[in-house]
Amino acid sequence: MWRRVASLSPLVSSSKSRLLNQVQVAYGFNAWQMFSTQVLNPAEGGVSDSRRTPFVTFVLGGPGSGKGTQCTRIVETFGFTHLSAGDLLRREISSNSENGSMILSTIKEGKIVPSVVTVQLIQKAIETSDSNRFLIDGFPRTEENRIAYERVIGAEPDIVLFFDCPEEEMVKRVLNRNQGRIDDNIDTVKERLKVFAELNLPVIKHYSKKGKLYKIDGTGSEDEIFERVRPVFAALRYPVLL
Ligand SMILES: Nc1ncnc2c1ncn2[C@@H]1O[C@H](COP(=O)(O)OP(=O)(O)O)[C@@H](O)[C@H]1O
Ligand SMILES: Nc1ccn([C@@H]2O[C@H](COP(=O)(O)OP(=O)(O)O)[C@@H](O)[C@H]2O)c(=O)n1
Ligand SMILES: [Mg+2]
Repeated sequence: MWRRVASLSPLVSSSKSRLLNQVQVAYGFNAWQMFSTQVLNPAEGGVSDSRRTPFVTFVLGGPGSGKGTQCTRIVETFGFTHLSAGDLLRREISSNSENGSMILSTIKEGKIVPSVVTVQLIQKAIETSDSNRFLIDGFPRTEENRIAYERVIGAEPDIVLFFDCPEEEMVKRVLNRNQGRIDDNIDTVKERLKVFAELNLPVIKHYSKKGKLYKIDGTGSEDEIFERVRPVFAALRYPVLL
């Protein structure tokens, strides 16, 4: 399995990531176990059990359902690291990477970027972070995304949040977002809603069946919604940052 990881990660460039891949290939550790090895954290003089397994929350919901907004609140209150799949992809476009033009046209059409690209960006962001609790926002968007992540990372998310919001409210929010995004127009939004219903709802159902899903009413003010989110995290036991 870790040979696959290595072949999916030819562009991983930091020395820590190179070391991770070498250890993966050599010893067949999974990514989370490796966070706990002294090899990776010599400056910390070894790692306590609390770092062993990063706590991962997937944050799902249709376009404009409030994922990014609520992630910011969770970061402020509970100290998570926010990884937005959309932001990682947009960064690839701005950095003129080899996949930039493909990503741009896919986002413009409201379609889904191939998992190999998105999972690699998420993997790299996790591996180069010192954090041990992550919000992965806008991912997985499809069953293909989900399966690729679980294969590459070697773990499932701990919990999944789903912001449930009526379509007309989502459309209103997206069209008022004003961030200059090429996909915040009525035609692309219609396609994104279709893609959400066809491809993302099955992922949400999957995690519901596994008992990992927290469905949050995504209507009302940002504060009201956060008061629905807060108890989910307040009740959790997750690793404390060292
Ligand atoms: N509860 C809310 N009520 C009204 N507008 C909201 C609410 N939450 C977020 N917004 C606004 O709606 C837009 C979409 O929110 P965002 O967090 O970017 O959603 P997503 O990441 O799910 O697409 C943003 O302009 C945001 O400021
Ligand atoms: N897992 C993902 C996440 C986003 N994307 C692309 O990026 C676009 C914007 O994603 P986003 O998460 O920033 O969008 P919002 O739901 O926040 O509006 C999506 O419509 C897809 O085209 C993707 O292909 N795969
Ligand atoms: Mg967003």
